Amino acid sequence: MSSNGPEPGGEVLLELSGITKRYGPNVCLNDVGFQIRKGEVVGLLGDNGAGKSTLVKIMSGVVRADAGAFAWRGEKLTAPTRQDTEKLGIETIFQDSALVPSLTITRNIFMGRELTNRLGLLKLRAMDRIAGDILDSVVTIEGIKSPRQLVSSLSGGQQQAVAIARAVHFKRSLLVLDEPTSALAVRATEALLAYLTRLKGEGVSSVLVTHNLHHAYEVCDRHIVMNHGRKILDTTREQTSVKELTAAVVEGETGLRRHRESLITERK
Ligand SMILES: Nc1ncnc2c1ncn2[C@@H]1O[C@H](COP(=O)(O)OP(=O)(O)OP(=O)(O)O)[C@@H](O)[C@H]1O
Repeated sequence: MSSNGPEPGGEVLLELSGITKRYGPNVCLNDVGFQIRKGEVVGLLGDNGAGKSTLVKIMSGVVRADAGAFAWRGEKLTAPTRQDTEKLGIETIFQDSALVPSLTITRNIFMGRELTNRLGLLKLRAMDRIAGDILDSVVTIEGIKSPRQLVSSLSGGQQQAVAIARAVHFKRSLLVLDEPTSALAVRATEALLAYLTRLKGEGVSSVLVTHNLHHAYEVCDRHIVMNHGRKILDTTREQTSVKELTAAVVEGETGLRRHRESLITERK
């Protein structure tokens, strides 16, 4: 195993190494490195303030690391911006999904990537149809009547579904989802998790940030656990358990050590 985690399977899409980020005296990320491979679903786990969202922002080019390297398909990029990462095919759903409340669901889904005809006019009906299809197939969310509804009229969970729909429609290579299910009801959550598994079959990778370790264990091929800005675990699903992930998230390295000692004792 390398310091960047296990290396089974497909082509490496994204590789971060030695990522360090400080906010004033606070070291928010300390020498963090990992790889995301093609068709992999990776859980990014950790307690509040562990550094997950900051890593997501660095992966998507919203925040610049103070040190470390970012490589995409083996090619190093210096301080990529959000536009750069979008061009590479990285699509991110942030915790605060940044929708425009005064616009319709459709306009939010297609924002900045509107369909137009040869004269440059918006193809509104086509966009409405696609928006409706995505909402039906990806996050079967209750209570959305029409893609022409204004986002301001939606609940928190419904808005989250729209943000997810936007990201998955423009899926290309890597989807990064920062706590996408926190406001979703059970059925919508299950639909989204099933969708991530389906995308994997199409070779699309995902990084899932979540506090729900059971969800993570269910859908992720690999798990990365962060603790106080450091990566303390990078392991495959086969090599871990919900118990180990819980110990690592809740108690950090001490918990991991205790968990491993308890396994040894059980085997004796
Ligand atoms: N813009 C910022 N300015 C100052 N400190 C920040 C900033 N962004 C994050 N931090 C600090 O960095 C640390 C990691 O924050 P981050 O949001 O990445 O954690 P997280 O693992 O996503 O937590 P949560 O699960 O609570 O969302 C925290 O101590 C946080 O206060």
